[in-house]
Amino acid sequence: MNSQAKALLEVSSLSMRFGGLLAVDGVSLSVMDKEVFAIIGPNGAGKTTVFNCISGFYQPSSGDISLDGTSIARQPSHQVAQQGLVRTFQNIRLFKSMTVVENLLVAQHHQVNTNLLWGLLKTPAYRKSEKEALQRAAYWLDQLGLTALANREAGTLSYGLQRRVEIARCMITRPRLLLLDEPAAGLNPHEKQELSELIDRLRREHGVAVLLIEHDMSLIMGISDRILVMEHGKPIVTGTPAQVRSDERVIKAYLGEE
Ligand SMILES: Nc1ncnc2c1ncn2[C@@H]1O[C@H](COP(=O)(O)OP(=O)(O)OP(=O)(O)O)[C@@H](O)[C@H]1O
Repeated sequence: MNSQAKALLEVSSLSMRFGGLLAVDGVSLSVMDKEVFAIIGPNGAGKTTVFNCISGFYQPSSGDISLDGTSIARQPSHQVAQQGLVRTFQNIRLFKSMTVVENLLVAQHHQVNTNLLWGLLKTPAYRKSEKEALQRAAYWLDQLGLTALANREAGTLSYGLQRRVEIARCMITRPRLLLLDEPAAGLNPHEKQELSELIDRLRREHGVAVLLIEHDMSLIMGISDRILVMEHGKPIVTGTPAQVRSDERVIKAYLGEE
């Protein structure tokens, strides 16, 4: 890792308090272009709270978060998303009664020209933007191996496939940084293997950086460039999988529990 390179995401001294509970206490991390960066730690360590702060769902109590040099710490989630930082959720949030392709079309609504009058008049400009949205949806369905399922209701798909649709829905907005909240939860070993390959391909072929929270150690150790270990809201160590695996504090606090 080139220490001179500029970080895509820079989180400095982030803290988040809920009443008397300091859920996140002085977390700093940086994610470089095309890096796969994982946050691990026991239940309640504060990982999801860090994610919620970064993606604009919580306003941090203190600290700063910047994306490509611009502070996003106090921006709402839709603004953060427009700047290229999008996320999935621990509990999948698809429109379950819409089809797979409709879920991908809805995701583009802020990028597609949806001027009401244009829509009513079905002007050539409106039709062109609609056609382009459909082409982009077809492209991402193909990239994620979902083409055959385009017209299936999202809620009828297996857990693993719904997670894939969620990732497609993120990628269609062309993010620079993709946040995945426990993407392997509920997946079988074969699906986990496919997920690892997918994350690697997204970064190599589509140039996206990935920040993820995950409990599956073999997946994390296999795909991450760097890992931050948290405990009780505090950062314990940041390092490569090999460094983290051999760190005494980590073994004691986390891996020792396994
Ligand atoms: N909105 C909230 N209001 C009050 N307390 C909260 C809120 N969100 C999280 N917490 C508390 O903050 C602490 C950290 O929770 P968080 O969900 O960030 O942990 P986590 O590391 O993601 O855990 P898990 O691995 O179980 O998802 C916990 O004690 C949790 O109860």
